[in-house]
Formats: sequence, C-alpha cells, structure tokens
Amino acid sequence: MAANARSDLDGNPIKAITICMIGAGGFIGSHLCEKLMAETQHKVLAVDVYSDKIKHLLEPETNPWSDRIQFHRINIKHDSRLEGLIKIADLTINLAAICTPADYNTRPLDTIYSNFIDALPVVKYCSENNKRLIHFSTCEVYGKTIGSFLPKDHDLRQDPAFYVLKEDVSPCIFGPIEKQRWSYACAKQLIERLVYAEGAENGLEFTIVRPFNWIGPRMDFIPGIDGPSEGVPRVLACFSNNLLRGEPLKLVDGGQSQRTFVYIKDAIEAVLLMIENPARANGHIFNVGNPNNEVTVKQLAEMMTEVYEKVSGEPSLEVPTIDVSSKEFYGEGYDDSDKRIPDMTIINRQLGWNPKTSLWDLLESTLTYQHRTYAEAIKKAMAKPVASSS
Ligand SMILES: NC(=O)c1ccc[n+]([C@@H]2O[C@H](COP(=O)([O-])OP(=O)(O)OC[C@H]3O[C@@H](n4cnc5c(N)ncnc54)[C@H](O)[C@@H]3O)[C@@H](O)[C@H]2O)c1
Ligand SMILES: O=c1ccn([C@@H]2O[C@H](COP(=O)(O)OP(=O)(O)O[C@H]3OC[C@@H](O)[C@H](O)[C@H]3O)[C@@H](O)[C@H]2O)c(=O)[nH]1
Repeated sequence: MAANARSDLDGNPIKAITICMIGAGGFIGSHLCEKLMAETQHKVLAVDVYSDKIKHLLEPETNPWSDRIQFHRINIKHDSRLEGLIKIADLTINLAAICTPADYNTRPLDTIYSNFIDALPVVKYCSENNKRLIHFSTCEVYGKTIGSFLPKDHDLRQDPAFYVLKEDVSPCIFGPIEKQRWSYACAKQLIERLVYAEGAENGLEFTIVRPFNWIGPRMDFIPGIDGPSEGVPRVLACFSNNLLRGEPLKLVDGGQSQRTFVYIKDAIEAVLLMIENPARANGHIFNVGNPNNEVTVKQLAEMMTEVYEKVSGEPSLEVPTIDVSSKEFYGEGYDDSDKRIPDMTIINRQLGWNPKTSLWDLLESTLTYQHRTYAEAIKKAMAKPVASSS
C-alpha cells in the first residue's frame, strides 16, 4: 500500500503506531482522526464523552480503516480505564478541555479543573509508563502583548518585539485575578510547566502545541440546533449562527481585538508532522498559526458577511453588525487578548511547516459547509412557534 511507503522528514520509513487520543470527539480531534485514517496506517484509540463529530469514521463498519479506530466513551475525570489505554498506546495526544471563552469567567472552577487537574493523571501515566505525550495548550498562555501597555500612539507599538509571540522569549501576561477570563490561560500555563518539568526531571518525551485560532467545519456548535440555545460558542460559530439566522453579528466592545486565523486542515498537517517526527518534535513547544491571516474581529465579521452572501446567495443586512459590551455578552470578569501573531521560527526550523490557506479561502470553504449543514434546520427551527402549548 502507498501509505506504508511514507517517510519522515529525515527520509526514514514511518512505522505504524497506536495513538491514545483524548478529546478525539471534538473539533480538532475529529479532523486529526480523519487525517490519520485517510492518509496513514496508525491506529487510534479515540477517547471522549461524545462521538457525534467522528461518527462518520466509526460507522459504517465497511470503512477501510474500521480495524484502526476504536471509540472509548470515557470521562477522564473518573475512569480507571484511562491508564490501561495509555499503556497500550505508543503515543498519547491530549486535547480534552473546556476551551470556550464564555465559560472562563462564568464557570472558572470547571475551567481550571478541566485544563489542569483533569490533565494531571494523563501526564503522570505517560511519565510513569515512558510514553510520549503531545499536549494541547493554547496561544492564550501569552495573554496580552507587551505593546498593549504602551500609550495608543507610541512608536514602539509598531515594533514586532512588542507584539510577535515567541515560544522561548515572550512573557505570559494575564490580567488581575478578578478578571476570571484568565482562569483558562493560567491553568494551561501551569500544565505546560508541569509537562516541561516532567521532561526535565523524569525524562518525559513531550511536545506542547499552542494553537492560534484554528477554525473550520465542525467547530463548536450552532446554538439551538446542535447545542444549547443559550450557549455561546467561539467566534466562528457565533458569527455563523448570526448569518444563518439573518441577524446582525455582535461585535464585543466594538470588535477591535486582533486575531490570526489558520485553517484547520493546514494546522492538522503540522500535528501529523509532530506525530511522525518525534526526534524533531520532542522537548519543543510549537506555535501553530497563520501570521498572514491577521484581522480585527470587526474585519472578520465584515469578511464573513461578504463570503456568506456569496455562498448562500442571500443578500446581507443593511446594518450587518452591532456593538455589544463584553459585560453584556460574556458577563462580569471578561477580559481579552489584544493581538496574537505567532512567531514561526521554531516550527519552521524543526518541521519545515508553513500554513497555506488565506482567510478568504478558508472562510469560503467553512461557510459553504455551515450553510449546507445548518441552513435547513435553522429555517425549520425559526418557523416553529416559540412557545406552543398544543
Ligand atoms: N480550536 C482552537 O483554535 C484551539 C485554540 C487553542 C487551544 N486549543 C486547545 O486544543 C484542544 C482541543 O480544542 P478543540 O477546539 O478541538 O475543542 P473541543 O471542545 O471541540 O474538543 C475538546 C474535546 O474534549 C472532550 N472532553 C472534554 N473534557 C473531557 C473529559 N473529562 N473526558 C473526556 N473527554 C473530554 C470534549 O467532549 C470535546 O470533544 C483543547 O485543549 C483546547 O484548549 C484549541
Ligand atoms: O459573537 C462574538 C464572539 C466573539 N467575539 C470576539 O471575538 C474574539 C475571538 O473570540 P473566540 O471566541 O474565538 O475566542 P478567543 O480567540 O478570545 O479565545 C480562544 O483562543 C484560543 C483557544 O485557547 C480557545 O479556543 C479560546 O480561548 C474575541 O475578541 C471575542 O470577544 C465577538 O466579537 N463576537
């Protein structure tokens, strides 16, 4: 088979391995499972509490890879089967987390437990059993940029040293404790430090991934369709939901924060390189993002509106966006990262990876998916009387 003939970056043939993937049923996990099934011979022990986003890979049994993927419905908070799965795997990838900002200030305890306490046994089992670990952290560990503390018109704000985020140089700058937004970033930072310390003191083979706003199909949920009506997903799903319902997109505090967005399929290429090149990936922390796709949230809203008009054929609203305060949208304790540009030196040097897809192209394919998947269901839901007693 062609897949058997694949080689790593140093020209060595790639040996098929078994991967214990925790959080495999989520957005990133579903794309990673898809890639591993379609393009490699690796086996996946997929651990999650949900399987909806990977059910197309699990059934029908006639999939050519049906003997290479197994789903284990396990809540890692309390399930003794986890250690057994880590023991039989060669590599563990931990994706499990609460990672939607609306939860950070409203459910800070769940956020801290999920991102720190629940990850502890995973790190411990890997370390004790000499198993390699790829742990998913976040770009939020950088918090705010140094430049954000300078006066608005200060020249140094234009100097990349004051805003580009480098794994081995940049500090991690969070807001005060009462701004509970940072509960997630702080928990992720502490688990990074723990993984790093296990590497330094006990020889754990690890790689830490810091995703910078990966977006694409299957991200989060559309409120009232495949998630709670009152739920607040990440910005891609919030804006998709607004567009599908023909309502204005809500710009939190005017949408002035900046983000760089990377297409999920580009980012998954980077993860596959880490999986298959342990000698180049072990001991490293990698930014994975697309520095060329920077926009303000307001610009993102405008671009999504334009793309959605094109892919759905439906005209956009005369007033396509409205401003809302962060207190109104997220509640007390919200705060924000001002700007996120990943430095790509380390991932480039170690893995030769570069993102390819422009923001326009990735929005076009993603919004085509959103329209195809949800437009009918939204129409039906909106046609229903709100509180029918019969
Ligand atoms: N998508 C991004 O741009 C992004 C950015 C930064 C960091 N990350 C990190 O990447 C990882 C995956 O993110 P995602 O976007 O796929 O999120 P996601 O919410 O879609 O996936 C997380 C998955 O983990 C599962 N999970 C959570 N707690 C669990 C538990 N106790 N037991 C079993 N399964 C559990 C969830 O059910 C979910 O399917 C997270 O650690 C997140 O912090 C993602
Ligand atoms: O409807 C909305 C939703 C969000 N926003 C804004 O859009 C920006 C991006 O919001 P997202 O929900 O995508 O989340 P953030 O980029 O702030 O954080 C994310 O970063 C990386 C990961 O660790 C997590 O997935 C998440 O914390 C924020 O400034 C937010 O305030 C809106 O203006 N309107």
